[in-house]
Amino acid sequence: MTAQTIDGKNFAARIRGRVADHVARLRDERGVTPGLAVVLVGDDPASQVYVRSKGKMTKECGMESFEYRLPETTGEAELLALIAKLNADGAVHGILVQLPLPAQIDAELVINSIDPSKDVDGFHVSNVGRLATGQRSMVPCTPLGCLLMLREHCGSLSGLNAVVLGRSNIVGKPMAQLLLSESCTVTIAHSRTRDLQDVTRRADILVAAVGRPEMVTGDYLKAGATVIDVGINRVERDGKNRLVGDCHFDSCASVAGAITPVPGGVGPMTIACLLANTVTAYCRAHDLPEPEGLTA
Ligand SMILES: Nc1nc2c(c(=O)[nH]1)N[C@@H](CN(C=O)c1ccc(C(=O)N[C@@H](CCC(=O)O)C(=O)O)cc1)CN2
Ligand SMILES: [Mg+2]
Repeated sequence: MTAQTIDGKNFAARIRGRVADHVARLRDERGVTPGLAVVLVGDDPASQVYVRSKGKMTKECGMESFEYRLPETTGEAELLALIAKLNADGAVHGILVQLPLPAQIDAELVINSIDPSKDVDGFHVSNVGRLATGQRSMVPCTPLGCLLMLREHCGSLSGLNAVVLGRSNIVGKPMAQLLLSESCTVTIAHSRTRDLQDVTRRADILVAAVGRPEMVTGDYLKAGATVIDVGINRVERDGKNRLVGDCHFDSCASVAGAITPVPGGVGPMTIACLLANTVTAYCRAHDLPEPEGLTA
């Protein structure tokens, strides 16, 4: 079998198109424009690329982009003061603090200081609790992107066996909650899971988010499984820097029914879903109908 490649780049472009349509309607019918504030502390090179890309795509979708770049030495109090200002700003409907933060800053404290209704990352403890209890919440962008791809590819997910490999707060745990709310039978596996291949081989859907380059090979898969590779690992191969996922693409593609590539799979969906969440946050704040097909 050779798996179908799920094209995240193309899918993300379509999501951004739907966001742009919704933003245009808000402008034409109501004369309003949603705004997204992105805060970057320090000079992590990858974070700089992601933040630049977020700003560019926000504007391309017709929304207002507010960018705050603070030095590596920024103190917690200064960052909290900025968040308080953005929470109170009526032109800002989404707030995102790019992670990771420098070591002197307590990331949990900062995230929990964001107004939950503007928390477009869905990392605030109130949104985490709401997701876990099936209440309307802001949903973290990467798992939301995975869910939208799975819905498009598989149709109904009800009754499928889903294995989430990885238990991070940003991907693994919310992904498991989302799959559970689609009525999947969900297993969370991780680095301590025994007989891991026996577990993953039962999966109709495997979401790999462990951060270990090419750990998942074809031997881990049931024939025909749908594989979502969340890993973004920078490795050196033959003297060149390359980006690889948590799945070994070629061996997985020879067993799976469908698989997302790295790059060009889940990654682009993360930013597309951030833009979708910003429009959703605007609509909820103003009691307007939410954009269709862009939420969990
Ligand atoms: N506050 C947040 N911080 C971080 C998040 C997040 O969702 N919220 N996620 C990641 C970084 N991230 C967005 O912030 C992100 C990562 C990767 C991509 C992406 O498009 N990747 C490309 C490859 C890009 C490359 O060559 O480096 C791909 O996979 O095709 C977008 C966004 C951590 N921090
Ligand atoms: Mg820290």
